[in-house]
Amino acid sequence: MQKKQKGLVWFRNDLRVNDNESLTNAIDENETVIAVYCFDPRHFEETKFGFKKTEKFRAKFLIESVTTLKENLEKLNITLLVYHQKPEGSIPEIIAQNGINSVYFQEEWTSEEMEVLENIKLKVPDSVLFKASYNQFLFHPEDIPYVIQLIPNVFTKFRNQCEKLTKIRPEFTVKPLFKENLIANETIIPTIQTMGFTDFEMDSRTAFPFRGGEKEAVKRLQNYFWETKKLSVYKLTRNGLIGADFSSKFSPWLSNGSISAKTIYWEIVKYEQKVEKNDSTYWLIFELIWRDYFKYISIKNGNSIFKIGGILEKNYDWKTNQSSIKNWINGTTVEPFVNANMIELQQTGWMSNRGRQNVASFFAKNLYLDWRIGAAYFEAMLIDYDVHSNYGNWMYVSGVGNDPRDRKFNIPLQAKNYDGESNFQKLWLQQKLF
Ligand SMILES: Cc1cc2nc3c(=O)[nH]c(=O)nc-3n(C[C@H](O)[C@H](O)[C@H](O)COP(=O)(O)OP(=O)(O)OC[C@H]3O[C@@H](n4cnc5c(N)ncnc54)[C@H](O)[C@@H]3O)c2cc1C
Repeated sequence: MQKKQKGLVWFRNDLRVNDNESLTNAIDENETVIAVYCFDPRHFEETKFGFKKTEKFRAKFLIESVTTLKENLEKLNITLLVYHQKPEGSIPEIIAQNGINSVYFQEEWTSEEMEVLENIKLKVPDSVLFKASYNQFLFHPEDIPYVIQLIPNVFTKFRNQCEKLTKIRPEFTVKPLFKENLIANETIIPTIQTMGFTDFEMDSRTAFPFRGGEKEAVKRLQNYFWETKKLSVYKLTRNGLIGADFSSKFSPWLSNGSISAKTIYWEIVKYEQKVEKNDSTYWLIFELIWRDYFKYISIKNGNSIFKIGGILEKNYDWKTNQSSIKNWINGTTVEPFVNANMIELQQTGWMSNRGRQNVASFFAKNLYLDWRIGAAYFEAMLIDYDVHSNYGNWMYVSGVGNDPRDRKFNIPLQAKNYDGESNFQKLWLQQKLF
């Protein structure tokens, strides 16, 4: 008789049960399945630029996301073990104690994530199989019409070819295991305090008044598409600055994988069949392709996305003036529109896309500050931080990435066009300037 196979699903940035290839494969291929998530202490340490890798906003969102994941897995009769420890510390032990044959996880290609995986492999017997899947893309890497090294440096070329030639795969479904699959679990999910932060109430002015987790992501999808039909006007409102509904706000859930880009895509298709298909419904797909594109740029260019010269290896004279950096962070520059956006980020962990483009352009192209410092600050603060989108966009705006036109934003003009009545600036600067 064939030996009983035991699988371990190692969750990282794919914190969901629906449309999760790793989880589906683990259930299909094994008799018993356990799951694990590690709050890696390195993700909360300070980096060389003096900011924590993760600040309180994303830490809280992550705790909420893992809490929901645990509940959802329990409904499938799968136990989620949660550690506040390096994966290299806990995973080899789980493998040894439970006689795990295969480990299932989302493929990551950035150097720190690859190093962690290699460290785990060094500590377990060669017989343990490591099975990675690309859970994070809209266009699966095996389906795009390019070998990675030939991915174009211009987005439009990439998008046109993929739209023409690549079919989006269906979602993965998941079925529960039998009750006895659950195991004793004494691990606990850390609290915001045990992660080293002081608990906080979210600022009521936030444009992102949502919680983490798959359930909340699905609720938002239902609300934005079906209940309010905001999807129908997305292209007209997406450059807004105030409130929850000018854009989808999917990014924090997409970033930690509480929802997949494919799930959103197939729901748009359903919406187009049942409600209407217009420029706005298409434009949300267009933006999801941007998200994919920066992932492909990161696979293609490796660690260059973190280097000062970016993927273009430009040799600009970047400055590191501390008082200019502080003024930018604290919203005390000469530009009220930049200041309002920076205060919003500091108070809430959120900033609109329009805001991000402006403050990043101001940082790199008006103040000539080393763009990696701005990117590292965003990395700490953003609820929706995603390594590929963050560094890809920062390079783009700073003239060392994928913008063929190397634009500089005219901040006062942007403020006039997008905040004509100064409502956004009033909201965040309050009595300071008005
Ligand atoms: C300097 C800078 C840094 C950024 N850092 C991040 C980051 O760390 N994480 C992140 O998710 N996005 C980042 N973005 C992209 C973009 O600002 C956010 O994805 C968007 O504001 C999220 O809001 P939303 O979900 O309502 O977007 P919507 O307008 O509703 O768009 C839907 C989805 O499309 C994707 N998307 C939209 N615009 C972009 C874009 N420019 N690049 C990549 N994907 C996009 C996102 O997944 C988003 O959730 C950055 C942009 C800039 C200019």
